[in-house]
Order: sequence, then C-alpha cells, then structure tokens
Amino acid sequence: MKTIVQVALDLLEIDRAVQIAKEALEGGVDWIEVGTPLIKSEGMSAIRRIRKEFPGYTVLADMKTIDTGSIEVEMAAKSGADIVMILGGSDNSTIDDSVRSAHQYGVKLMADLMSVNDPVERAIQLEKMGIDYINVHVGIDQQMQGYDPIYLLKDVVDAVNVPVAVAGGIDEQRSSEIVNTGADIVIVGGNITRSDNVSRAAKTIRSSVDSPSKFQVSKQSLDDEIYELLTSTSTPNISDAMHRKGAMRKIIPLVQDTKMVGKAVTVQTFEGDWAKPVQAIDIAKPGDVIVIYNSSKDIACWGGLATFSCLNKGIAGVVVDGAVRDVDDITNIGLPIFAGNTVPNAGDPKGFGEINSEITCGSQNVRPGDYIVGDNNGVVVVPKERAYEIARRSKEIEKGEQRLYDEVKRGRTLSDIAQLNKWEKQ
Ligand SMILES: O=C([C@H](O)CO)[C@H](O)[C@H](O)COP(=O)(O)O
Repeated sequence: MKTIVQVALDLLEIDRAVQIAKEALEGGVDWIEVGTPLIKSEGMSAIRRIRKEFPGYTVLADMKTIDTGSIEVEMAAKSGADIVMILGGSDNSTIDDSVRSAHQYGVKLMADLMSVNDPVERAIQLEKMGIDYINVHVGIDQQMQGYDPIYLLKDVVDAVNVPVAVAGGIDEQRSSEIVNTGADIVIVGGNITRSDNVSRAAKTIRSSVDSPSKFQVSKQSLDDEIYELLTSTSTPNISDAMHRKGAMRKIIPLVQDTKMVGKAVTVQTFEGDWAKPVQAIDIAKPGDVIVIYNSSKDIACWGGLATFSCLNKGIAGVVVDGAVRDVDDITNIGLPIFAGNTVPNAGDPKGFGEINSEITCGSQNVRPGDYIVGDNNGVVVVPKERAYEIARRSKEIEKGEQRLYDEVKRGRTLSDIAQLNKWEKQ
C-alpha cells in the first residue's frame, strides 16, 4: 500500500485553513485533517467547509473524543468526515459506543495513542474493539519536552494488523525514518502548514515518503541542540515562547547586528567598583556570557580593555545592568556588549561583590547557568531547567511567523489574517 501523507490543519481560521489545504494538495498530500484547534475555533462548520471545498478527498476530523463517543462521531460524520479521531486512552465504554456510531454513520475510526500508559498493549485492544487505524502520536506540548513518536512506532507496527499512522513534529527526515519503520500514514502539521511555502514543504515530505532515504541520525548533546536552536531564533520569538516574559528592561545593545547566546556567569558588584566584573573573565568558560549587576548608572564598571580580554577566553558577550565606557573601542572589538548606560568615568578595583551568585539584571532574575540571549532587540533570560522546551517553542513561533509573512506578502493585513476582532478578549 502506498504511504498516505495527511496534512493536519491545526489553525484557528477556516479561510486560511482552506488556502493552506489547497497548497498542500498541490504539493502532493493525500488526506486532509481538520485539526483539533480548528474544530475548537470554528466548530463542525470547519469540517463541512473542508468537505465542500475538497470533494473526493479523504477528510479526517481530529475530534480527540474522550467521552460521549457516539454523539461526537455522529456530529463529525454528518458534517462530512470520512475518518474520526478519538483518544485511544478513553474508557472502553466510549470506544465501544464510538465504534457502534461509526458503523451506523459509515465512517472509520482512528485512535490516538497520545499519553496512553501501555501504548502497544492498548493498540492491540483497540484493534480488537473495532478501531480501523492506530495513531502513534506525540502531542505538540510533549514534543517541546523532547518526546518523539519514532521510538514507539516499530513496536506498535509489529503488534497490530490495522494501518498505523504517526504524528508529532514530523519533518522530511522523520518521514523517511517513519516509512522505513513500516508506518502507513504520515501526519504532518506545522512543518507543512507553517512553512512560508506550503506546497514546496508538502512536496518535500511527499518525496521523502515516496523515496525514503537512510538519514544518519546525528546525535547532538542537549546543550548543543539548545545552543543551535537559540542561536537561530530571535529574542522576540523567545520572549513570546515564555509568554512575553524573560526580557531585560532598559538594557540595549552597544554593538549592532551581533548575536549572543551562552550560559550566564553572574556578577554582583557595587558603585565605583570594577574588580569582580573583570575577575569574572578568568572564571568564565568559552561560550559563557558575563552578566553584571552594578547599582550605579553613573560610574562605569566595564570598558574596552575588559571587553578585549574577553576575546582571549572566547566569551560570548557581556550584559551590564549599570554603566559601560569606551564605546568606540567596544564597537571596534565587535563583541556583543549590552548595557543600561554609557559614561566616560570608571571606578576603582576594590573587590566588593560576588561571582556566580543569583542576581537581578535588567529586572530579571539571573542564576549561573541560565541561558542569556541577546540581539538587536535586547536581552532575554531563559531559565536553565526549561531551556530546551523554550528553545523548541521559540522555533515553532518563528515557523508560524514565516507563513504569516507569506500571507502579508500576498496583500493581506495582519489584523485581517489573525482575525483580531474575533480574538479580542471579551
Ligand atoms: O494532533 C495534533 C496536535 O495534538 C494538535 O491538535 C497535531 O495535528 C499533530 O501533532 C500534527 O501536528 P505537528 O506535530 O505540528 O506535525
């Protein structure tokens, strides 16, 4: 059987979803999924509209049903779905009644294994109960924590006879691996729908499914992966991923067009004293960012020579909540330096303060080892425990904006695309 490619329309607005579905079909996808966010935003009319716009195509409604299976399957079926997705972890009573309803209304059922305790055992049970397709799925929030559906796939494929679908952050490389593992349906959401060229993205997935290559899975360290993700996304995207938090206040770049990413070495110092900030250069490791709090905006605790000696240690940049001097030298050196103020006068090396204690910088709490990211917009602090998740979420936000830029390029305005009137808080 040819491997099916299904595009998951996880958007909020039906008009955008229809347009994206058209472009995805041009790129070669087979099935169209009306995603859960779209169903929650637009209701059953989203399924009706997709059915009407795309006669002859298989339409799946991702209802994620967990209760009242019979009613929800009936609703989706009557709205035009061919396949209805229910949660595999639902109570057996819900699965049984969904199956009866599916038979009554002539639709198929796909069961989603997301968050199921023993997915392989449950997949076997679901098949026995009359489910037509099994979906090995890692949800979007789970993906941001590093979960991957591929690890479970082989065991499920080996355990059941019904076709197996896979979903959860599938891209070109993953789709090849999935086909090689024996899946029958590849479900792709964001990597098609949020692309700035939907049909090209769909085509790429299509060819990787039809001619799967043997990708070498490169195993990066977690730190390297975080670093790579944070380097390739902007501080606005990171702040959005943190629910608009994390941005330092009143801290601006002294050197334009630089990018700074690294782990914090923190410095607490006091008015008129520059000893600890400079000693921190010896303590910092290559790639670290020195983050300094100095209570004075009128006496510099950092300057050109300190900046220059950072180069010998491979330090990624410096943030000073306080004053800095030697702006011309700093600009020539080109190391990313962010500060609250510039002044001509410095203090003395007295030695008060501390290195690597928890500090406040730009009104943000900073602990040693937190990730610090700076660019032309300013500086954000990413708590170390959530660094991977935030880096992944930032990248997703960046992807979503790519598609929005593409739609604005076609002549629409942002408020129109995002339906701002509809989504104003009531
Ligand atoms: O089912 C999905 C998710 O739970 C949101 O409703 C997605 O459609 C599915 O994960 C595919 O989307 P991507 O993970 O973005 O590929």
